Amino acid sequence: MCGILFHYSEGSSINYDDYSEDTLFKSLIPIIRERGGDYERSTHVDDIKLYSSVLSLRQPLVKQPLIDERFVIQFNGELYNDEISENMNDVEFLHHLLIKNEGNVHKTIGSLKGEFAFTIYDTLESIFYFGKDAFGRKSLCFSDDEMGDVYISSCFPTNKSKRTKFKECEKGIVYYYDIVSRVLGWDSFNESDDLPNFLNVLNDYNREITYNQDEIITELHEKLSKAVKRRISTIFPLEKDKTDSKFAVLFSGGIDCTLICGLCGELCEQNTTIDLLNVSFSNPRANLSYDETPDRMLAIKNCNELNQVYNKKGVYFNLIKVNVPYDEYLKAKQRVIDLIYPNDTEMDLSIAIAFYFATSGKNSEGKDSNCKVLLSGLGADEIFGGYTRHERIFTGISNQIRRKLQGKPVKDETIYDINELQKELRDELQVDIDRLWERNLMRDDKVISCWNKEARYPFLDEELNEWCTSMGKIPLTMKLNFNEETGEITRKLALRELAKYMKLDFVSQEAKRAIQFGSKSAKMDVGSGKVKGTDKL
Ligand SMILES: Nc1ncnc2c1ncn2[C@@H]1O[C@H](COP(=O)(O)OP(=O)(O)OP(=O)(O)O)[C@@H](O)[C@H]1O
Ligand SMILES: NC(=O)CC[C@H](N)C(=O)O
Repeated sequence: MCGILFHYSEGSSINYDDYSEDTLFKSLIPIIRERGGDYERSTHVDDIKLYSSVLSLRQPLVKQPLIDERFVIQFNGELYNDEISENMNDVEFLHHLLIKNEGNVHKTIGSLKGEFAFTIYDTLESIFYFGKDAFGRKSLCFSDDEMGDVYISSCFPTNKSKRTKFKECEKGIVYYYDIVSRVLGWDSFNESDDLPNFLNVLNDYNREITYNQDEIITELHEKLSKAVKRRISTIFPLEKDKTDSKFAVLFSGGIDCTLICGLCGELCEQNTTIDLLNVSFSNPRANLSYDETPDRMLAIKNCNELNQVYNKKGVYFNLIKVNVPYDEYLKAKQRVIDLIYPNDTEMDLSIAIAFYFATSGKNSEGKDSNCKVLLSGLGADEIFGGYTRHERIFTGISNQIRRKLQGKPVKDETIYDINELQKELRDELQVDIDRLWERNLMRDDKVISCWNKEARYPFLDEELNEWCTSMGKIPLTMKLNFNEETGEITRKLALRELAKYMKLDFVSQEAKRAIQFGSKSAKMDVGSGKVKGTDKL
């Protein structure tokens, strides 16, 4: 992961050497530094002060900020455009594209595929641009005091009075600041012809249509496999790993991350080892050993299962148990609270602290994982309908049908309209996709990146999502399936069928448990029994 820090202050070039005045900029440097590790640089161009830290994952190392006679670029993320060859750095690619497009930033950003945040200063036009990708997978925030003073940063300041002036950049928006007219503006991905449309979940429910499920699953396999391949074939860290593994998977043992592991198993060459990072907390209120938490038990079981299937091919899964004692949790708590701001609920903390420790890869038996790239199964529930609240849309009608079939009296006399319920499901999935950036991604990015590591999300691949969501190739009924004859409800049907197709039947029926409950990071403190997830920290 890389770190971005940018400060425009009108007239500051007259005195640009005087950093002592800019305490806010200086206070952010250590936080941004943690996101890099391979290179860092402070500099200034005109009235702009810049600091970049680079975690170099694509060789050759491109030093940031990248400065030519016209543009100044800061980039955090990974690009997967097919035109990027193996020996080309993706920041270099972005730079070439910008020149090819004669400085048209919208067109350039609109044609990028991948997960990223950026700042681009066009010295010729005196405009600087900033923003993040269509899903909002990276964190980036800004403050603008309307007095010709703009900060842009990967992380919020820790100073409480300063940080309230910052806000997170929204997903899929290109922000721009025109230095001459002093106007801050923005263009959304949905409104500009040069920027791609963001995902629109189709309401394709139609009783009359029968789908060829086998064909859909074969194609889903192909698309998800490509999404994984893009993310594991582009790992060329500057500093080679000290372990045997080139990358790791954040592993709960649940269906989403196990499918990703299975696809890695299919794609990787002989003699590949993949670290599976699993976190488990010693929760004083739960009284369980590390190996007894639900996620740990599932991880042990399904890591063994994966090895049974893929060892024959020479691919080995190496479970890294990250055990978190209560005192370690207490020591890290304030740091995590500071990092995740403006996310500030008990639930945010319990999820973020689990990702924080999982990413560390620290293992009490000395088998630490140092992999720089971590794959995550996040996004599958939002895209494929995996939450209880998705299921709840159909529980009324499901109970009616089940009771009728069992010959029991039906107390609920509501007349349900199945078309309306499907519409509700569509709307709920749309909301989930639209708010993933602010609920999860911007928070998790900050606690993962602070270890000089980078998370990649195969389920959020653009091509996969365009196919299964905007083009509606996975019908709603194969996301959350409601069987009108039996009343049975199946969440993420397409993924369960994919697991069977890949001969990973052991995971096809696995129930979902959110990370904070599976790893026991929720309600850690004595006396916190009544605390609600939505309570403010
Ligand atoms: N205990 C854990 N240790 C390490 N990583 C985890 C753990 N729990 C979840 N993750 C990672 O976070 C991702 C999202 O977790 P979340 O709880 O939202 O989803 P999930 O439905 O439980 O996913 P899955 O089916 O993969 O378990 C998982 O796919 C996995 O990559
Ligand atoms: N970690 C990053 O954001 C890296 C930027 C770029 N992909 C590189 O590898 O150089």
